[in-house]
Amino acid sequence: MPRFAAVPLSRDTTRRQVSTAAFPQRVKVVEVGPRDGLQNEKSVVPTPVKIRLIDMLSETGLPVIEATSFVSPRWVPQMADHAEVMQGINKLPGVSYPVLTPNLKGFQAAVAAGAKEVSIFGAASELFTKKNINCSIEESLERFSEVMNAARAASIPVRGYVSCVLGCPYEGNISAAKVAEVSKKMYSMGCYEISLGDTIGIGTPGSMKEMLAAVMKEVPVGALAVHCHDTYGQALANILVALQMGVSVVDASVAGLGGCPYAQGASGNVATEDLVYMLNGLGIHTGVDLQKLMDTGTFICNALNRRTNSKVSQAACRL
Ligand SMILES: CC(C)(COP(=O)([O-])OP(=O)([O-])OC[C@H]1O[C@@H](n2cnc3c(N)ncnc32)[C@H](O)[C@@H]1OP(=O)([O-])[O-])[C@@H](O)C(=O)NCCC(=O)NCCSC(=O)C[C@@](C)(O)CC(=O)[O-]
Repeated sequence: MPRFAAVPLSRDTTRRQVSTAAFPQRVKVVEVGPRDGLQNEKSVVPTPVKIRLIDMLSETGLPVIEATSFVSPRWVPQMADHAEVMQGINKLPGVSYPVLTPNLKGFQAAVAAGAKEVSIFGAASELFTKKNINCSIEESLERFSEVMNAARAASIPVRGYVSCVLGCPYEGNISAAKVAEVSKKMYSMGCYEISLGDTIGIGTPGSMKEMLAAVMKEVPVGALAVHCHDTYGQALANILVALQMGVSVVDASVAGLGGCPYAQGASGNVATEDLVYMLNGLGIHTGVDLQKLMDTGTFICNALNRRTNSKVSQAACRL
């Protein structure tokens, strides 16, 4: 894949819009590519490739890079090298490298491997919770409270995911009230941030607006993030609505890699390159170097022998 042309990027990223008052001045981009992006890959990605990916992402200015997950290797074989990844990466000061931990066993293994931040992951759908982590929503909350207690004792910050916020691959529609209820419970437990996952990328700006309005009655908007898969091509539009409603933390995956092994057919997250390009165009600060990000996308796509899902990278290749 050729190196990307600098001209179209600089042309668009220097342009500033006039009416950005409705948007946050800064957005924290949470890169989930090494975890969400790779967990669904059929063939095992070599550990040195994962480490190189994270090290390259660290050089882009991203403040948070979700590195791996401490889940059962029988459930998600791709993440079985979690300890080697955590120990092999070059952890830059000022960058967080959270990992997913579904239960106390995962939390303890993560801490032993050097994790300084973890994420618990629940859902607003009973069936998805059962398929994903093999328990009911209520049981998942009990497991999470054990993780929260251990994390509090170790002064480890915990992020919380709520999946299926705009629809479920098994149950279909999910009510905004249910999303608000689960989000409130996870926030009340002590999660510093709740990431609202459109796991199957089915939401639209309309459903995003309705869901966020309900959740914002229970959780302060400053503690909310959005996590939009792009299956129906709605991710950037949905993110824009979230920004207009005051959300200033957005998850994304370099090259748009990924999907969830328990949500068949769902495509990857919004590509980080496309998100940063849009935020640059709005004059919103991220601290991320778009060119370095695109180079990282090229690296991982070459390693996976895959075309990038980033429209910005595709365009930069053509122009
Ligand atoms: C949660 C479990 C472990 C329950 O799995 P289980 O089988 O119900 O667990 P268990 O407690 O009955 O234990 C069974 C075996 O698993 C082991 N075990 C138990 N816990 C762990 C652990 N942490 N790490 C390693 N091993 C573990 C345990 O030791 C035991 O081993 P055995 O005695 O049979 O040899 C399983 O269901 C699991 O690993 N699920 C992972 C699912 C996953 O990773 N999904 C993808 C991430 S979620 C996502 O992508 C959505 C998100 C976050 O991106 C947001 C969005 O897009 O919406």
